[in-house]
Amino acid sequence: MPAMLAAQFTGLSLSQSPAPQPSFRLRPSPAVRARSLAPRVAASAAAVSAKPIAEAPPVADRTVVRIGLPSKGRMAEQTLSLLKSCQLSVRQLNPRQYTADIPLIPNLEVWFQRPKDIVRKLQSGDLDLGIVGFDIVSEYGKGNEDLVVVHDALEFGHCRLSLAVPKEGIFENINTLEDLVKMPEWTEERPLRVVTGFGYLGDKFLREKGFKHVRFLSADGALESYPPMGMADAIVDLVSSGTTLRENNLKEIEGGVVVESQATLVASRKSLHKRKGVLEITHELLERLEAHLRATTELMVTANMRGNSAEEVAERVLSQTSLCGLQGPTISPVYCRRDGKVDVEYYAINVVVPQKLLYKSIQQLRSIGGSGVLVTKLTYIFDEETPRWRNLLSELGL
Ligand SMILES: Nc1ncnc2c1ncn2[C@@H]1O[C@H](COP(=O)(O)OP(=O)(O)OP(=O)(O)O)[C@@H](O)[C@H]1O
Ligand SMILES: O=P(O)(O)OC[C@H]1O[C@H](OP(=O)(O)OP(=O)(O)O)[C@H](O)[C@@H]1O
Ligand SMILES: [Mg+2]
Repeated sequence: MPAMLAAQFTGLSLSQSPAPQPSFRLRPSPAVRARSLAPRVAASAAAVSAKPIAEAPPVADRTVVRIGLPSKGRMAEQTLSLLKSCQLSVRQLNPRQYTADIPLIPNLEVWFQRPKDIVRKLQSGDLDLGIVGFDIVSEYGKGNEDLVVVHDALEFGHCRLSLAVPKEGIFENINTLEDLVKMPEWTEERPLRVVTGFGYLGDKFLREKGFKHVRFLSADGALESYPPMGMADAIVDLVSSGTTLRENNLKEIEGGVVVESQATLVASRKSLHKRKGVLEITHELLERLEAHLRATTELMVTANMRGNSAEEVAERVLSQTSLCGLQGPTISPVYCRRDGKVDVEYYAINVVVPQKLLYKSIQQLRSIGGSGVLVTKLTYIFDEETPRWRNLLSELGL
């Protein structure tokens, strides 16, 4: 069925909206904390009402832990490949089956679900954990405090939920959200018509930004066709490369980003507290994911260097800015037999360098006499403690 046939006007008018709510945005940062969605999305939860926690079935009636993974769409393959890179290959006996397992974690059951259903099932207590885009967590979680984002930056599925308008016509000189709010065209009789698949977030965002006369049209796909067809004035949709907007003569405007998104690991707070094994499994997943993602930007460089002592070689290596490693280089003697005697003429240097500095590091190594350079990919870099785990425990009051 064409997407537009599935569309329906919700008739939401922002003129009856309550006072503006504080805005929210995911800001991925290296040590972002595990947190509940509540501070950022809870504000209008009452208006659009998440399923009350009290309606969910008790969490204690099953012993196996369940994680929901995207069954289709662009996140599905990348989720499996990230898990595989963490030695957590998912074993699915039949591609049409919705359940699978991860042999390395015996008490964990995998359920393939549509992303929005993962969020719904986390809230209903049918799943304990899930990997899903932050856009979907925010839209379908609606500020439910039971949802806890355990890892907010799994480094795939990057996109933003953004408002866009036509490049031409009455929007030709509209370049900011402020310009759009101030347009005299929008009245109670003729509101700004916005088509979106993100009704909760779209509504909340425009209310907060002071829009008074807005009408939402909900649709599932091909949203960019609505303005050129005259069916909507603006769209609120996901953007990654920006190609679809461009090809349909639409533009984003300053201040129009509703939420930045990428794949996240989400958990049910109740499960973390009450279901046996959930906290332990979450800890292992978090450790592996963090250590793996940390490792993907680094490379291990090994080289040999002639020298009189390890200290003398260390002096030379540490004089180079790109060769300091995580905690300094590891330098070890290379033993060889010369004239029947064990002797040390060379030293082996092991140093972890950022991928983007690899070439510079090799040049620096050569300049101080390094030879036989080997470069190896790393699977994990485990730090002493993962900041996200500490933050999760504090979020849970543990
Ligand atoms: N350009 C993009 N467009 C849409 N989603 C993207 C994009 N880039 C990353 N994503 C992420 O991928 C998730 C799934 O998007 P996708 O469109 O593949 O699946 P779907 O919406 O479930 O499938 P369908 O569009 O067929 O209903 C989004 O919720 C978002 O987190
Ligand atoms: O900025 P871009 O890289 O061009 O990506 C954005 C487009 O991708 C998504 O559509 P999708 O491909 O999922 O098709 P759909 O509309 O059928 O869901 C999204 O809804 C945009 O239309
Ligand atoms: Mg899509």
